[in-house]
Amino acid sequence: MIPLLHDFEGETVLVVGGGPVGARKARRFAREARTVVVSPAFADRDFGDAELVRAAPTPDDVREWVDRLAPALVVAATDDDAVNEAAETAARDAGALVNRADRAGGRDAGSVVVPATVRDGSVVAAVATGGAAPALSKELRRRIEAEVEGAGAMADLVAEIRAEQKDAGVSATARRERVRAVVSSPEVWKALQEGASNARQEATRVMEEIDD
Ligand SMILES: C[C@@]1(CC(=O)O)c2cc3[nH]c(cc4nc(cc5[nH]c(cc(n2)[C@H]1CCC(=O)O)[C@@](C)(CC(=O)O)[C@@H]5CCC(=O)O)C(CC(=O)O)=C4CCC(=O)O)c(CCC(=O)O)c3CC(=O)O
Ligand SMILES: NC(=O)C1=CN([C@@H]2O[C@H](COP(=O)(O)OP(=O)(O)OC[C@H]3O[C@@H](n4cnc5c(N)ncnc54)[C@H](O)[C@@H]3O)[C@@H](O)[C@H]2O)C=CC1
Repeated sequence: MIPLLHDFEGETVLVVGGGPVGARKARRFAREARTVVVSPAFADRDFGDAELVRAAPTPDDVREWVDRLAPALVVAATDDDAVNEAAETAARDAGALVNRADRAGGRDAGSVVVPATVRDGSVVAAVATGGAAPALSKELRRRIEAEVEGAGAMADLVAEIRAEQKDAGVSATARRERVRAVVSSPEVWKALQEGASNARQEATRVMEEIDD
């Protein structure tokens, strides 16, 4: 399986099933999409900004929810196999993506997996195991957390530098070298912890150094 990134801004995500798994997925998608959770009961968990709708759809009703909400993604997260199956079929018929929380392997196009994710600003790292060991994804996510911390500020700094360099007509080769030097500089990483203007100064110094 190959990870791709999907922009859910302005889209709707339908989560069927409000247990701990439905809550975790809802929290994730509600960061970006309008997220609706349909379930007869809701676990005592954080559902983020998701809208909770109390209903116990039969397999046939699930199709009506999909047709009504026109989601970009349907998450099947109930403990009822027939309902999860109906959610998958309705999603496919509607041309939506589907995430089967109750299945490991055997996925066709359009059936997507939710990886363990670490974020910092615009930076995102995702871990998956092909469904073999989700708990390992979670463990590795915890380890990667420290590595990604502060990377959002680095991304912002580099975005600024790239734009400036392009505007100044710096060649692609020189830009690549400078940007590589900045992202790999321990001094710039350290300065970022102290503040953006320190980091900017340090980045300029690092870029001048390679030009010498
Ligand atoms: C295929 C996939 C489909 C999907 O959900 O997209 C899937 C499927 C299943 N998970 C199951 C169990 C567990 N899942 C977790 C945790 C996470 N599961 C997540 C993703 C995925 N889970 C996708 C594959 C990702 C990959 O390739 O690694 C994470 C990464 C992301 C997220 O869900 O947000 C999130 C960690 C988030 C984080 O903390 O960062 C834990 C650990 C725990 O709870 O502590 C357990 C218990 C331990 C165990 O059973 O291994 C079961 C068996 C259910 C049963 O036995 O009834 C199935 C179904 C099956 O295997 O058949
Ligand atoms: N992907 C993952 O990370 C994991 C997946 N699972 C799988 O996901 C399923 C859900 O896990 P949990 O949340 O722990 O289960 P759970 O049994 O605690 O929650 C199931 C939820 O579905 C709701 N539900 C039941 N019938 C429904 C219907 N007709 N329509 C809408 N909602 C309905 C229930 O009210 C409950 O809120 C499990 O059955 C298991 O197969 C389990 C653990 C982790």
